Amino acid sequence: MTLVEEVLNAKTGEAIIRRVDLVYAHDGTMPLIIEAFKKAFNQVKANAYIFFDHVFPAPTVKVANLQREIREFARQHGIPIVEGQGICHQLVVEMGLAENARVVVGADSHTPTLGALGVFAVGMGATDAAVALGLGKTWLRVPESVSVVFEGKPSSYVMAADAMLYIISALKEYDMNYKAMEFFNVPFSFDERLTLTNFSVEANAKTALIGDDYSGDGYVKELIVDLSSLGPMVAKPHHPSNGVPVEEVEGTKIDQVFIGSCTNGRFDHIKKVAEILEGERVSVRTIIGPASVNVYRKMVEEGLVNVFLEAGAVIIPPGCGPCLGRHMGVAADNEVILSTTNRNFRGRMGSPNAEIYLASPITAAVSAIYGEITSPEGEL
Ligand SMILES: CC(C)[C@H](C(=O)O)[C@@H](O)C(=O)O
Ligand code: SF4
Repeated sequence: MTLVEEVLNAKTGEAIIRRVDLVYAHDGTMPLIIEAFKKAFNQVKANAYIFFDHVFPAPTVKVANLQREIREFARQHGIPIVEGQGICHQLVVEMGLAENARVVVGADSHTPTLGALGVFAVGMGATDAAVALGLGKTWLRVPESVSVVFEGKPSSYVMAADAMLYIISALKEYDMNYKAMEFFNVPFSFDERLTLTNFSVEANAKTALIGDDYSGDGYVKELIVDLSSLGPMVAKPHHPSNGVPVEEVEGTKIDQVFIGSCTNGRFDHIKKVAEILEGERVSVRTIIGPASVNVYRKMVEEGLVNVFLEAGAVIIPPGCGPCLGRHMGVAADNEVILSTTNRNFRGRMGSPNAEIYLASPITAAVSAIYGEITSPEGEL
């Protein structure tokens, strides 16, 4: 039995209707949900939360007006809004909103992040999210599952992001559409487990889960990943599946480094970065984006803020930051960006003429010091 079958209590391929334990959306997707919702419903039946994280605080009048409309809708329907406290996927975890949940619908593609908690979490578009809000239920076809089984211990400079950049490139030719990714024998910390499930979306996974015991029964594919032989990975422009060993792109000059996002903006990630930047200076624009206020608070408490200020990095308020290319670090024409986010599509972080490379927080931090993509091997 796959983990998905266990959580949903149904067989692969079955069409089911399930109660949704939580529906959440953010400032980026809520306006369209409101439009869809109003066409069919007048009452919210789901346990719902809204987060302002994507473009917050509002940088333009247009965005400010949209946020005002969302506030009005939320007030009318008694939906709590969490503004500027961090990225939705991180806050759902920290606030315990998915505790004991089985099915969560998020109006954001990276909702499967919550799979690290054992929840069947799926991202849905505005119409499906509106239906989940109005009915408190959703329908699903139970997806097939692909297993990823880890072996060996990763070296100190290999992070969950490296494992995922490898896995996504290994599955490049494989059709993951509407399939779940299930991880076993995971040697990473809690913060890093969320990186795995988060990044699974870039392999086109429907959702992701992490399990303890691997039976191997019922999977359509099995991928074995030997972490002891894995080195740091970098995804070249313009797709996360363009992962190569860092050596292949070493020496590429960069203009900006961004360390943060729902992929790699948690405390474990930021702490690793601070360990590298302590007593050093960055030689390119370096932006640090904590995933939540809690992460930020811990950075203050443990003296990391000081490390970053001394190193010449810029700390931005908790949220998506430049990940989406809307504010706080937009890429200029022909710039090269090294980012710990999950997407490097053309134009993703600003100019369509910019080039985005993806890497782990450790690789990004070391590269920020040298101003070019640098392998962390031997630097730690
Ligand atoms: C803006 C939002 C719809 C989008 C998503 O769903 O993933 C964003 O969070 C992203 O990472 O591209
Ligand atoms: S941090 Fe980036 S990937 Fe994550 S929800 Fe925000 S925009 Fe999407």
